[in-house]
This record gives sequence, C-alpha cells and structure tokens, in this order.
Amino acid sequence: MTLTVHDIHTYYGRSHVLQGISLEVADGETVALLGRNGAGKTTTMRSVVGLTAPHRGTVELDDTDITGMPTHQIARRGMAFVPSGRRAYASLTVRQNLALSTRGKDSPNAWTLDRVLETFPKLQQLGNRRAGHLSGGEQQMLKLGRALLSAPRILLLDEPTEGLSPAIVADLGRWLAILKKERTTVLITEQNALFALKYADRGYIIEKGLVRHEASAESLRQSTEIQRYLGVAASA
Ligand SMILES: Nc1ncnc2c1ncn2[C@@H]1O[C@H](COP(=O)(O)OP(=O)(O)OP(=O)(O)O)[C@@H](O)[C@H]1O
Repeated sequence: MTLTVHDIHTYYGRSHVLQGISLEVADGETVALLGRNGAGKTTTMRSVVGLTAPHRGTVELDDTDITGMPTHQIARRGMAFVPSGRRAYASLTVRQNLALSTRGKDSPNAWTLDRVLETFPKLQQLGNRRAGHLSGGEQQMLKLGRALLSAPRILLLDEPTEGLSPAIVADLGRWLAILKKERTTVLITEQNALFALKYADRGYIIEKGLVRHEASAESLRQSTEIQRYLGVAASA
C-alpha cells in the first residue's frame, strides 16, 4: 500500500497550520516525519486519518482519494493510527481492549493475539487490569498491540516515545526493528529524531507546516546540520 499526501493545507480555525505538505510512504517502507515542537507533525497525521480534514490538497491510499473521508472508513481501508498520549479504553481491561481489536479468524494477519502477548509479555501479566490504571508505557504497548491486531496495511505512530522511560523506549525500538524486518509499512512522527531515524528508511523534516528536507535516514542521521537544527545530541 502506498500513501501519497499531496500539497495539503490544514487550518485550526483561521490558523493556517499545514501550508502545503507533500510526502509519500511506499509499500514496506518506514518513514519518519520529524520536526520541532509545533512544526505540524501531529496535524499531518490527523489530516491523513481524517480527524482534521485538510482544506486543500489530497491524501491517497494506493489510487483511492481518501481526503477528508470519515476516520472509521479510513481505518477500514487498513490504516491504523496510534495517537500519542493515553487513549486506550480506560474502563476496559487489557484483555477486553485486545479482544475488541482482534479481527475475525478469516482475516490474514501476521499479528495474532498470541504473538502480540509474546512480543509484549507485560500485557499478558496485566490481562485483567483496567487500561486506565496502566502506566504510560503499558498503555503505549496496549495501543500498539491493538493496532497490530487490526491487521493494518499501514501503521501511523504519533510520537510513540513521548513521556516514556528509557527502558520502554528500548522495548519500542526492538519492536520497530521487527516491523522493519517484516516490511510493515510505517509512518512515524518523533521529537526524538535519532531514535526514529534508527528504524526509518527515509525521513522528512517539517518546519512551520512545510517540508524543508527529505532524505534517506542514513544521510539525515549523519548530517550535523540536521542534528543541530532538530536540537538533538549526536549520541542519542
Ligand atoms: N486543536 C488546535 N487548535 C488550534 N491550534 C492547534 C491545535 N492543535 C495544534 N495547534 C497548533 O498547530 C501547530 C502545529 O501543531 P502540531 O501538534 O501539529 O505540531 P507537532 O509538530 O506535532 O508538535 P508537538 O510535538 O508539540 O505535538 C502548533 O502551532 C499548534 O499550536
């Protein structure tokens, strides 16, 4: 599945936040969307999944124009969006949350419930705990587990490391490495640029609602100019 975003302009009220973002994620690629605080990363994700419809421009999945389609219809086409922050169904248990996302037996999916529990063993231990009582890291694992069980054709991860401890970030990294090896199609936004670039094939750097640079992850990782711009330490 290829995601093609062409020249989208998105507003919050009269504030012109995205001023013509274009990007592409090809089948099997992991692409990072990077930028400073307030650059428009989350708004780009929201525009793609229909939570904040762009005023202009197009979003296409393969050859279908999905611009401004309701989010549930976009989800049905195989796009799984994992927002940042605590968004699991708080009053349901971990097990119930996962059961809700499990597709029917007929749906071909590399991620079965057993495999999700093997990958995130913590979720197994926490099976009867209500999601609202989990730590930030545990909630992140639950959201990722749910997204995988929905058999996504493309996974959109919005700042997955935000607010997480270094140990959980390392777990996330191991999991991203698995996705990359299996050539799952992923678009990931991160403030922690060097983390995302470790797993990405390519990256876009956005500033004030526009793409400023596009390059291979390797060259972005090595560019001191980019690192200085993003305000990251070379050793991160
Ligand atoms: N609901 C909203 N209403 C009005 N302005 C908003 C809203 N959400 C975001 N903005 C503004 O839009 C701009 C882009 O925000 P966005 O959240 O997309 O940035 P970001 O790159 O994801 O940054 P962060 O890492 O801080 O989330 C910012 O100036 C922000 O203040």
